[in-house]
Amino acid sequence: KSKQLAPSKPIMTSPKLNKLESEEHVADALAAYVADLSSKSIADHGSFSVVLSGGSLIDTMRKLVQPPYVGKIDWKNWLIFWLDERVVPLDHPDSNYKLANDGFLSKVPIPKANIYPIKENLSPEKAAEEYEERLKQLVANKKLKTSAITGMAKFDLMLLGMGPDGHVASLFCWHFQRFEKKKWVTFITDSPKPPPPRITFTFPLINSASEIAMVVTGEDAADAVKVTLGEHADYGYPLPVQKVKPEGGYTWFLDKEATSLLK
Ligand SMILES: O=C1O[C@H](COP(=O)(O)O)[C@@H](O)[C@H](O)[C@H]1O
Repeated sequence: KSKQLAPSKPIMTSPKLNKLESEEHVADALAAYVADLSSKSIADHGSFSVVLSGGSLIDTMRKLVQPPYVGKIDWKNWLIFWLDERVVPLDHPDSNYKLANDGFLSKVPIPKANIYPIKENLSPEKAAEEYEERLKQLVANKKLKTSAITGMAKFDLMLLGMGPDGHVASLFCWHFQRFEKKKWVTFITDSPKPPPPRITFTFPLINSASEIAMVVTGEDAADAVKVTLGEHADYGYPLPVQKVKPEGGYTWFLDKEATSLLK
């Protein structure tokens, strides 16, 4: 009788889907979810490490900087990182740091020392290496947890958005970065969405997170949502978003327009 081999990784359970009436409902549900995780993480290990995307996500986080959340959250124990960043100065209109700072970070008392933007004036390759090195130092200093499965940093929460082409972070279809297995952070110099030079977390690092929230709104995303969550989920060549298979929790926040092509 053949022996049954133990799987090398836990098998991911299906994501929790929050299909909501409107973008406003998504913003409400997201704020409640993030505030709850913040309390649980800080009660458990004294900090809450949050990784932000750029794009529409920052506006959808707007309720966190409003009552009742803004006054209740223990902001001083938050640590902020970026899933991907455009290699431009931090005050450039294309910078994901600037987007987050203008719409979110400047409105809450997170200590500056707990905010980890990319280093300016480096090439994309050097910026990615430098960011990965900083993450490794934070793991070594026990400021970030480690995944027992990958040995990579285990963030408390990654907040992902998804482009209409199914890209997440700066991991695009037809670009080799999506297949990276060893690096924590990599770079791209020809992003199909401008600006071309960017750095990005890799899938092994993304999937090491304790919790991933996928926040998707608007009808532009409906086709990629159908491919990922619909009945005909297999195109033979998966979209980048289909490679999100976290070892921890996985929750989608969707508005009606984003789910309009689902049965
Ligand atoms: O270029 C990017 O796009 C994605 C998706 O953005 P969205 O506006 O369609 O939500 C974003 O998650 C990523 O961080 C950003 O650099």
